[in-house]
Amino acid sequence: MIEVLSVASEAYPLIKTGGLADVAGALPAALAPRGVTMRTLVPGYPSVLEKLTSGRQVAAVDDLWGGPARLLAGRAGGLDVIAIEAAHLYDRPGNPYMGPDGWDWPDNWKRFAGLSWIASELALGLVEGYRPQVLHCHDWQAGLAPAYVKFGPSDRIKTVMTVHNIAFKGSFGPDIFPQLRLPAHAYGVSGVEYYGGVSFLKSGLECADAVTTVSPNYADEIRTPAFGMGLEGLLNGRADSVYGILNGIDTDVWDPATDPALSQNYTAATVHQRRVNKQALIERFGLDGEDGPLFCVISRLTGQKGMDLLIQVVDGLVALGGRLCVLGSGEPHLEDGFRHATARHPGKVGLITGYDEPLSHLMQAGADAILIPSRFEPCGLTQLYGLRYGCVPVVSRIGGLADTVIDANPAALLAGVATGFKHDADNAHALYEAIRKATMTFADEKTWRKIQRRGMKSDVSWAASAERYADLYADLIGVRRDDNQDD
Ligand SMILES: Nc1ncnc2c1ncn2[C@@H]1O[C@H](COP(=O)(O)OP(=O)(O)O[C@H]2O[C@H](CO)[C@@H](O)[C@H](O)[C@H]2O)[C@@H](O)[C@H]1O
Repeated sequence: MIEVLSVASEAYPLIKTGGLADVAGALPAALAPRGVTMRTLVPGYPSVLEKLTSGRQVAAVDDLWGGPARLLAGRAGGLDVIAIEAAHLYDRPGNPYMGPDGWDWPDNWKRFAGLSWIASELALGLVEGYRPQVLHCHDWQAGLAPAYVKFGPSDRIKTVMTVHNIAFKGSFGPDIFPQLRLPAHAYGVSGVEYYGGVSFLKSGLECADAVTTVSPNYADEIRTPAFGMGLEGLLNGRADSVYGILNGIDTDVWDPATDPALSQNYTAATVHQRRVNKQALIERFGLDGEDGPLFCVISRLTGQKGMDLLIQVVDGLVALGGRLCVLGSGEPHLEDGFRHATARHPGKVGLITGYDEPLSHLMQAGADAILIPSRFEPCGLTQLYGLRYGCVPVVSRIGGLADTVIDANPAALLAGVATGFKHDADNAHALYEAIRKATMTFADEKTWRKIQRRGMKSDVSWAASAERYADLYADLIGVRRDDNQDD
């Protein structure tokens, strides 16, 4: 077996604010049948420690950036977890990254330097009898781990850095560098320095043995100035070590046949029964029960997700006979934009702000289509949930959205392969046209059902991508997987 330590600031079902948690939470089970044992290192936030009731102490550290820490290991939420219990860093309520005032915690650099440093110490044998062969680091919060390995006493362990969102670079001033426990020469182009400060993500991208991102298309896009957000030069420089591995979804958690959050379970053969869920959704959002399509949004309400574009075309969507239900929270002006839309269109547009996991399942099971007009999207998971639930995705043609949805153009309809609708990104008119096309197609029930069923039958599981991760780990440590699986 290949022993991998996954390092992430969130992992479903222990703690989740977005797609990173879904991926970190699903990978271990997807990899287990493929010769990979994956443990997950997470900060001991209150919600993590609550679930890790069986955790036993496996190591302790006297000073983790200002206080003591204990490592607790055990099983929680189906995961083999190591949690860092360090009250001074992680014992804070609510969102893991920001305080109740909506601002990032000022000591985030310490909190996630701590996570990354513990990962590298685990690689060096902090816990007796445990020696992972690969550190798999997710996003900027784990980005310093490859730097600690590269500049540390032993670079024996191999490191993988996965980008789920290149927009969050974990950038801090140069003043933190002396406190990072790194040697002076780590402050440079081939280390943690980035435009006169420290960037955790850049550190990971620079120092890891391999870089992955979560779709093949996005792996190409981030090597261009339009999507690389200043890191395209670095990524081009190491193009041979950059891989795009498409996300899958946990098809047990997301299964319309068994999902406990639904009013009515169904399969591709009984897709007409979704109407019970649609009715439940209409009641929940206080909408009118008319005939047209019900569109939904389940998202952080941000510019990345193109929510300003959607706000521009809401009136048009309603004029076409559609209704819209929105679940999410984010930038205040975008929340306001949707609030105004609900006031202009009572019974046609509904908004629930906040985070509600069961409601997000019901929406995928009851809405006719999901709108994802992102400006950039490394992979996107909600279109994959949409496919699995017969909630037809209407997506911008970028990143992983382009890789996972087949547009219902005439050729695709004729060939019987269409699974959704695609439009140009960053273009409100193109979004409106896609909504119009979806609305017209919805009126043709036979064609719509075919698109739904085809989506429900498409493979959105981890099967293919888990193979690719397992191959990558094996390549890095120089073993053949066939040999290794016999171990
Ligand atoms: N208000 C709410 N209530 C309940 N659930 C909500 C919610 N808002 C969002 N969600 C859920 O959070 C997840 C968001 O997934 P996305 O793929 O949109 O990822 P996100 O942009 O967070 O992550 C980044 O990482 C992921 C994983 O790699 C990439 O797919 C993505 O492109 C990248 O931007 C989904 O499970 C969705 O259902």
